Amino acid sequence: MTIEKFIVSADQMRQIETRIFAAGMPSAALMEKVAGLLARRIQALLKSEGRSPREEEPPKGRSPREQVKSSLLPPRGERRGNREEGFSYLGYESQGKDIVNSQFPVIGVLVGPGHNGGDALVVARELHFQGFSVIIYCPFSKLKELTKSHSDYARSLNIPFFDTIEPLKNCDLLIDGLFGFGLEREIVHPLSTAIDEINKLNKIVFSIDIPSGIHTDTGAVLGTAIRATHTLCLGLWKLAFFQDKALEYIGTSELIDFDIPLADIVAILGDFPAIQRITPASAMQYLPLPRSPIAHKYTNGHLLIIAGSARYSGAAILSALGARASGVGMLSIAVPISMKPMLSSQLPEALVIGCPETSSGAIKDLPLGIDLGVYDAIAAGPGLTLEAAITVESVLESDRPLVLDADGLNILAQLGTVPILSERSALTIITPHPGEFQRLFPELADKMGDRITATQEAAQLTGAVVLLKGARVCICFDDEGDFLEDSYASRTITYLNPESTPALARGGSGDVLTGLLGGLMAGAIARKSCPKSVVETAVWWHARAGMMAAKERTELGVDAFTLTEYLIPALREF
Ligand SMILES: NC(=O)C1=CN([C@@H]2O[C@H](COP(=O)(O)OP(=O)(O)OC[C@H]3O[C@@H](n4cnc5c(N)ncnc54)[C@H](O)[C@@H]3O)[C@@H](O)[C@H]2O)[C@@H](O)CC1
Ligand SMILES: [K+]
Repeated sequence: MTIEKFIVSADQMRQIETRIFAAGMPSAALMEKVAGLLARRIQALLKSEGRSPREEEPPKGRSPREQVKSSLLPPRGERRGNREEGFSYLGYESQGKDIVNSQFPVIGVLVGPGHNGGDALVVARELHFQGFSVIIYCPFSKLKELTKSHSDYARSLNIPFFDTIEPLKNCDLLIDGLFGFGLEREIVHPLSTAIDEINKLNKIVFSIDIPSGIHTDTGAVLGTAIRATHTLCLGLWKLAFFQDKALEYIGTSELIDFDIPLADIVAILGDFPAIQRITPASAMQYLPLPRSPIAHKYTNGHLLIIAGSARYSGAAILSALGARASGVGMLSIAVPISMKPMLSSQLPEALVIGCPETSSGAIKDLPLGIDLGVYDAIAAGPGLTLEAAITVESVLESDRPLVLDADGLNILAQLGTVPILSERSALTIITPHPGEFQRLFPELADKMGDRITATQEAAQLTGAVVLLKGARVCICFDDEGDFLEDSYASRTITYLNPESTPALARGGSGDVLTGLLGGLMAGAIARKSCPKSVVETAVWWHARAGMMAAKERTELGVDAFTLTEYLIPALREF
C-alpha cells in the first residue's frame, strides 16, 4: 500500500513516532532529516517561481552578498515607502546590520515551543546557509530541549530573533512552525492576537505539518489559526486535511515522505487501515475495465433510475448521463409520464418508463405490475419532490441494492432514517450533503463539528454506506466481512477523497454522481463483485471530471451537463 493511502490522528502519529524512537532512531536525527527535506522542498518551490538566490545570474560590480538577488523581494519603491513611513526595514538596523538595501529575499520563520518549532529552526538555518535572508519570530521563553538547542545555534549564526510581529511585515514569505500535531488547547492572547495580525499581512505562508492552530483530527480552529497558502504535511496525512472547515487554512498541500517504516505504520493502523485516502490507483482498480471479451449487456448490469418531476425535469437527464458514462449494460429510467418523450429523445439507448403522475407533475407511483427484481440496482431521488413518497417507500421496501439521493433522502428522513435503513435486507447507499445529513440524522446534530466521526456513526446506526458530500467527500460503511478479510468483519471503513474542485458546488452535479454511482454499482453486482467498492471509484471519478473541466473551462464553466461530458475524458488522463 502506498504511503499516500494512510491517514492518521495526532495520537496515532505519536504512537508511530514513539516506535521509531524506541527502535533507536535519535529524535534529533529525525528532526534533522525531516527539516532537511522541508528546506529542500521549500527551495524547490521558490526556484520554480524564480526565487532562488544562488541560481540567478549575479549582477556585476556588487559584493557577493548583494549579488544574491531574488524576485521574492517587493519592488524597491515599496520598501522605500516603508522607510518613509518611519518603519525601519525589518526593524533591525539597530543591530548594526545594514540590510535595508539588501537584495536578499526575506523569509520570516515563525517558531513555536515544541518540535514543530524545532523543525522550523532547522529550516531557517538551512535557508540561511543557502543565501536567503532569514529572520525568526519566536515569542516563547520556554522551548523544548531540542528546539532550544537549535534556537541557540541559530542565534550563534546571527540569524535575527524577534518576539514581535513588526519585522514580519516586510518579509516576502513566512514559514509557520508555531505548532504541529502537539497543539492540544486553545491559543489565547497575546499569541492569538499576533496570529490574527500575521494573517492580515496577506503573505505567502508555508505551514510545517499543519497550519498552527488547526486541530490535527477535527480540523477545528483552536482559538485562531495561521492561514497558510501551502502546507507541507510531514510523514503521513493527518485527518485535518480531510475536514472541510480546515481547508481554508491549509491552502494547497503536499506530503513530505520521510521514510517511516511500513512495519511501524502497520503496527499502529493495521494492514488494512480503517481510514484510507482515495488514490487514483485504488479508485481505478474497481473500474469495469478492461471489459471481459465475452461481455454482453446483462453482464454489465441493469440500472433503474427513478428521478425527475415537472419542476426538476433536468435531474433525470443528468443522472442518466452519469449512468451512461459508467458503461452500464442496460439503463431504464422511470419518470413522470409526461416527461417520457423528452427523456427518450435525450437518451435514445435508455428504456424510459412513464409513471403515473400527480397534478403538479411528480411521480405518484411506479407503474402497476413493474417488477423491480429485474434490475441489478436502483438509483432514486434526484428531482423527485416530496410528492414521490409512495415510490420511495416501495423502493426502500424492495430487496434491490439502492442509491438514494436528494428528495429520496428527504422522504427517507420523514419516514425515519435509522429504523427503515437498518431493516433493509439489501445494500443502501445514501449520498447526503450536510443539510440532508442533518435532516436524516438529527441525533447526530452535535457531532457535525467532526464530519468524519459523524459519517462513521451514521454508517454504524444504519448499516448503510453513507457518502457525505462536501469539499472532501467522506464515505463510511460497516465491513461485514463481505468486502475485506473475515478477520476485519464489523469494523467501520472510511474512505476520504483528497481532491476536488469548488466548481462542483453547483446544482445538478450531485445528480450526475447518483447516476454514475448507480451504473457502476449495477455493473459490479452483475459481475458478482462487491458493490461497496465502487463507491470510492465513483466519488474519485466525479471529482476528477470536475477538476479537468475546471482546468479547461475555469471554475465557472462546469455546469452539470458539461460535467457529464468530461467523465470519459477524465478517465483517459489515467
Ligand atoms: N511525528 C514525527 O515523526 C515527527 C515530528 N516532528 C515535528 O514535531 C511536531 C510535533 O511536536 P510536538 O509534539 O513537540 O508538538 P508541537 O510542536 O506541535 O507543539 C507542542 C508545544 O506547544 C505547547 N502548546 C500546545 N498547545 C499550546 C497552546 N495552545 N498555546 C501555547 N503553547 C501550546 C506545548 O506545551 C508544547 O511545548 C510535528 O508537528 C512535527 O513538526 C518532526 O520534527 C520529526 C518527525
Ligand atoms: K505549523
